[in-house]
This record gives sequence, structure tokens and C-alpha cells, in this order.
Amino acid sequence: MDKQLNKRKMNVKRLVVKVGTSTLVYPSGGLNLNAIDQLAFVLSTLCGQGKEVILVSSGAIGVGLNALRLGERPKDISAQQALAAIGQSKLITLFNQRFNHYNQTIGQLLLTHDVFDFPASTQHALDTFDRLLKMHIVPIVNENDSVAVDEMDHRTKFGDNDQLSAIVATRTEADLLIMLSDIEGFYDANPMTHPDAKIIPTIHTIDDETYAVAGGKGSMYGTGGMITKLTAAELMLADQRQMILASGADPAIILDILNGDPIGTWFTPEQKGAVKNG
Ligand SMILES: Nc1ncnc2c1ncn2[C@@H]1O[C@H](COP(=O)(O)OP(=O)(O)O)[C@@H](O)[C@H]1O
Ligand SMILES: N[C@@H](CCC(=O)OP(=O)(O)O)C(=O)O
Repeated sequence: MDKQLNKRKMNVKRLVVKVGTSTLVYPSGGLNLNAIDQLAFVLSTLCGQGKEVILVSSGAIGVGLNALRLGERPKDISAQQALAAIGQSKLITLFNQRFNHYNQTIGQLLLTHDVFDFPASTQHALDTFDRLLKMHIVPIVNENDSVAVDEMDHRTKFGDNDQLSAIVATRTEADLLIMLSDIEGFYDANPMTHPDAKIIPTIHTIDDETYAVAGGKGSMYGTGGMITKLTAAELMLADQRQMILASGADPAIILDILNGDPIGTWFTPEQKGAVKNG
């Protein structure tokens, strides 16, 4: 495909990037230090260019499993919460090290869904985001797994970090949500079961037919599969905002996406459309 002919119109000042566990932890359980470093490099570069960047990062439980050399996620909630407590502090330490290396300060926000249930708490969280972004600091967000079990259970509001990232993106009025996953985009069938499935470059509306081709998670570390990503995209579209689902294998892809390259699946309200010849 000729990239120049299909440039997307990207005018992004405030950006939310979501990374799934599969981007940060290898299938073997080892930590993907290269991905963490690349993310820190790319996001620090963007801040240097004057963009406002929020990172929603999963990985607390995956990093906790790695720390304790456990091969499998335990079933009981309190064990998962303990792992999240161990893993989140390690994860943020790693991010801190790598962002420091690129001279970029970060701040950590651990949220629970009730933060967005009560207007006063919502306002406090939004004020914190705003102040951090004004100070050119990258807020790094995760659900506070050790006190909230919703995400692990997929029962209530956040469901998982896909939805959390869309809530953060809409509430902070971000111009774009980039969701990095272990797959290149949204396909017309689950590629795990349909090897001939084709990527869908642009989606304007999400309906039952879209959900019908969304399958479950792809790896032992994933949680929601495509369904939670579609729910996140629906939230973005309903708020007239755009989301791009793309592979997190090389986080430098974020720079190409912002350059308008036709990468992954672009969920965009109709009127934002593509422009010809850049
Ligand atoms: N229609 C589809 N298009 C793309 N991927 C799909 C589709 N249906 C199911 N999947 C699966 O969803 C997985 C991504 O979700 P998940 O495992 O939860 O990743 P993450 O850790 O990034 O949140 C893919 O690896 C793929 O196997
Ligand atoms: N809050 C959990 C993440 C759960 C989750 O949504 O994971 P993922 O599907 O990898 O984005 C953690 O940090 O382990």
C-alpha cells in the first residue's frame, strides 16, 4: 500500500497510550525490557516535542508473576492482589528508571472505578492529570488492583485496562487513544481461528456485526481479547474521539501513527475521515 496516498489526518496535542501485559511481558514470563525502554524513549520524545502524554499500562500482575517466578496466574483474588502489589511497584520502578534515562519525569495514578462514580473524586483526579500534564510530566495509570477486584473479575465498570484507558482518554479530552496489543489491528475474523482473516483499516461505527467477529484473548497474559477493545473504541467514538489499535511489538510505531501512516485499525468518527496525499 502506498502510505502517502492514505495518510490519516492526525492533529494530536493530548495523547493516551495503552499497553497490554503482552507488550511488556514475553510469553515465557520474562520482562520485555526493550519494550519498556522503547516506550519511555518514544513518550519522552513526544513530551519534548510539546505533546501531552498519558500512559495507561497493564502489567502489575504479569510483573508480579515474574518476580515470584510463578508460571501461572493464581485463581484466587487475594493472591492476584498480592501479585499486583508486588508487580506494580516493580513496574513503576522500571518505568521510572527508563524515563529518567531520557530525562522525563513520570507520576503514578492508581485508579478505581468509584473515582469516576463520584463527581468530587473525578474532579480531583482530573485536576491531578491536568497539573501533571501542565508540568510536562507523564502520568502512568493502572487500576489499583490491590484494592479493586473489578478488573480481575471483569464484572463492573472498568472491566479491564482497555476500558479504563478509554475512560481516561474521554475524561481528559485526549485527541487520540493508541491501544497497543499483541496483534496488528482488528481483523474481520479472529486470526487465532481464521488464519486468512484480514485487517480492517478504518471503522466508523461499531454494531452487533462488529462484536460478532471479536474473539477472546490471544495469550495467557491478555485479559479481555477484542471485545473489551471494541467497548473502549465505542466509548471513544460516542465522545467523537479517535482510537487506533496497533501492535505493541515495536513501540516506535507510535511515531509513525502520529505521522498519519495507515497502521492498525483506525476507529474514527465519520467526519474525521482520511485525507488524500497527506
Ligand atoms: N477480530 C479479531 N481481530 C484481532 N484479534 C482478535 C480478534 N478476535 C480475537 N482476537 C484476539 O485478541 C487478542 C488481543 O487481546 P488480548 O489477548 O486481551 O491482548 P492485550 O494483552 O493486548 O490486551 C489477539 O491476540 C487475538 O488473538
Ligand atoms: N491491572 C492489571 C491489568 C489487567 C489488564 O487489563 O491486562 P491487559 O489485558 O494485558 O491490558 C495488571 O496491571 O496486571
